[in-house]
Amino acid sequence: MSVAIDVHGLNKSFGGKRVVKDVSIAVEEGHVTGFLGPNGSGKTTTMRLLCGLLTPDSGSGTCLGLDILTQAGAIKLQTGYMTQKFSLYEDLTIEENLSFIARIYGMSDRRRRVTEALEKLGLETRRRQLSGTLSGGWKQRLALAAAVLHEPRLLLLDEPTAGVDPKARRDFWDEIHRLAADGLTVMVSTHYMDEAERCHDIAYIAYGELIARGTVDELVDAANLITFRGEGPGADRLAHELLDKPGVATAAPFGSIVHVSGEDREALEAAIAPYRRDPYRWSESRPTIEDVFIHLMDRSEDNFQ
Ligand SMILES: Nc1ncnc2c1ncn2[C@@H]1O[C@H](COP(=O)(O)OP(=O)(O)OP(=O)(O)O)[C@@H](O)[C@H]1O
Repeated sequence: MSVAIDVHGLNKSFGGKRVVKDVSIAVEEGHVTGFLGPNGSGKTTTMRLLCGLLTPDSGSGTCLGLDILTQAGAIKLQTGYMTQKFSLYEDLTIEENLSFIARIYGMSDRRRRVTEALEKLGLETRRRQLSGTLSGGWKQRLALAAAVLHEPRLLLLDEPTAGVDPKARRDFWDEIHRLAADGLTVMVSTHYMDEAERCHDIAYIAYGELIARGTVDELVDAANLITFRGEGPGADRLAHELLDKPGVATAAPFGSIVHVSGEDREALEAAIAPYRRDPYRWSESRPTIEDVFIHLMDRSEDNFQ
């Protein structure tokens, strides 16, 4: 598989604050790469730097085989971008919005391509509905249709499914994977764990630094985290007490179960030892990607302070 993005040592500051620090990353063509990390950690800024939408203060690289410093204009033409906020005209219909976008791009054969996009994204039945009256899920579908109308090779999605119901999110992700299977490279920022699991690979960014990169399984393995699962009546209520114990990095209730994680097996065992009694049952389990991200977040916060 070929590389769609390959950049080295990217830095970016805003008003003296360094928000992207020495980021080097490669993204494969046709892959869906998820950007995760705490709020304000630089995910959006990094994604914008990678495709020339922002100019780095230093660093270099290529996107779609083009230089991000000198050929940013050409990259932009081949990039689709769905921003966090719905940014189409609310007082135009679905069809009018798409026709408008087609005009902006100076696309030939506009009517056919808009019709095709309406069919492909399942928007035909509502083509004459004013965009401002659509539900969150439909707005998001329209925003996706608009972002891919000009058939970009790279698609940037910035927290695309915030506030959208599970069915619409699943449909959206199915569509993203269909597009990727046709060769589109997708970069998506998200805070949702189930979405992280639907990406081919993950880039975890904290305080401007790329601190983990790989598939979900690779990230879970690399975290070297040990997780125990406690069950039994009231086990979830142990989370609070466990968090204060040495060796416990994270402790969180999941329904009536508690997940306790740490890097030091001995210390973790010692922390749960007092609770190895009725009515609790303990077993070791593979950490979830959420356990790993919370741990990474806590650790990078400590390093940052
Ligand atoms: N154009 C800008 N001018 C000044 N500061 C900016 C600009 N864009 C981003 N920032 C700042 O850079 C930092 C990183 O922002 P960015 O949007 O990249 O983070 P993020 O990880 O995508 O955040 P979130 O998860 O909250 O969307 C933040 O402190 C933000 O306020």
